[in-house]
Amino acid sequence: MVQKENIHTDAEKVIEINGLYKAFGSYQVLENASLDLYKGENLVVLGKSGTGKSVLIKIIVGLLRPDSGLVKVLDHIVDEISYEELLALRLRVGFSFQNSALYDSMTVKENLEFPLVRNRRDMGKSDVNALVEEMLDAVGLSQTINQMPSELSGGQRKRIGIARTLMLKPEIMLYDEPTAGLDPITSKEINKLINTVQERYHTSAIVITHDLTCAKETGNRVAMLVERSFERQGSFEQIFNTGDPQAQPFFDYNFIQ
Ligand SMILES: Nc1ncnc2c1ncn2[C@@H]1O[C@H](COP(=O)(O)OP(=O)(O)OP(=O)(O)O)[C@@H](O)[C@H]1O
Repeated sequence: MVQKENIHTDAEKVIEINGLYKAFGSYQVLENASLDLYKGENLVVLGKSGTGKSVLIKIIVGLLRPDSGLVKVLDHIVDEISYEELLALRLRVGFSFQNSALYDSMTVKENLEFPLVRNRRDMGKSDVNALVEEMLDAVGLSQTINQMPSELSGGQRKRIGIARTLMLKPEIMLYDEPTAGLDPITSKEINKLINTVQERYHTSAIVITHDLTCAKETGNRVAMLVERSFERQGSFEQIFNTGDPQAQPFFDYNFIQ
């Protein structure tokens, strides 16, 4: 497998996090955490369970407020914008949840149309149909258009979840453990899809994962969330070939393919 390159360190920042603090009561989750996402890159965030990766994502989309520090997303300081501006910003940031979160009573087509109902009332039926077809094609599942989610495999559900997120053509994608619970072959398909989305839609993405194969295959850069901040950032090789004692346990417990 060819290592993806760190391509965009001099590019525009689409997410800028600087000196972020977040605690719940006396429990400090993030402390002086700084992290940038550059336009066009896939940034993998690795961290043990419970270290604050989901909290980070929630802060980025304004579902949780930071205690202090700068969180800037697509040139908006998330903490300072109005609720209306926040809703508009969220449309530009797509999140793909761990459990795919499809509506079981709706067909694949209806699931894909759903984000448009509230947010793109201006779109006519033929444009909606064309967009559904485009996104199903992008995730390689055109044939499932009239199926119910219960008829799909776990990997297919993930793909449809990603297709649905893409319906609003987000500039930033946030993937929360995209390969969790999938077998290695299906995981590889998802990794490939994450790269296809990056190339085809020029998205910038944060990929949260415990899966080092996913990290290596999808990430242009890796940031490790260790001891409440992102001290370790760099290429996969820089993080894992240096014998870093904080990174090594991840390496030891993963089978890299
Ligand atoms: N709303 C909340 N109130 C109180 N504590 C919270 C809240 N949200 C998260 N936490 C705590 O913050 C810590 C970080 O949680 P988070 O869900 O971000 O972990 P994570 O790194 O995403 O873990 P995992 O990999 O298991 O999903 C945990 O100890 C969690 O219990």
